[in-house]
Amino acid sequence: MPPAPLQRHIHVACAIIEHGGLVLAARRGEAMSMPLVWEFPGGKIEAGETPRQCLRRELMEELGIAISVGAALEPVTHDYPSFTVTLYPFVCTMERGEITLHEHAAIAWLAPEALPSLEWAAADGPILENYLGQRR
Ligand SMILES: Nc1nc2c([nH]c(=O)n2[C@H]2C[C@H](O)[C@@H](COP(=O)(O)OP(=O)(O)OP(=O)(O)O)O2)c(=O)[nH]1
Repeated sequence: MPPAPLQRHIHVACAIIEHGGLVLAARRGEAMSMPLVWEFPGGKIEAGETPRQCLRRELMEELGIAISVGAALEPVTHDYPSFTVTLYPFVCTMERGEITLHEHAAIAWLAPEALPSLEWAAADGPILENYLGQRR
């Protein structure tokens, strides 16, 4: 077998935002790649940016809120058919602003144990497990 061709590898920071005992899930918009699956809001880390800076920028761009970025969870790497993603999850809280959807189709505030009932992006499975596991 010839070696598998190297595919694009992107690095993405994502925010597990806790508020009043609930957690924010965001449904990707129809015009986005991987439409309509649920994710933790965030996006690609740009050159010269730390994952935490990336998250503050992305949450302001995507949802119009300022967040405080707390503890990092274990990064997760997943191979999609056409690219590889490493996700850098952080537990966050909202600082100010009201949520306005600039890119997402919907948001939901769920009790942590209800999060797995949504249809998540495939890469997010281990993040959910780690997050729910560390709360037990
Ligand atoms: N923000 C976020 N992205 C995720 C999660 N899980 C997951 O597989 N992803 C993927 C979806 C996207 O391919 C990429 C996030 O980059 P992005 O939000 O800037 O993506 P995008 O729609 O601009 O993507 P693209 O069209 O440029 O490919 O990571 C997640 O929980 N949160």
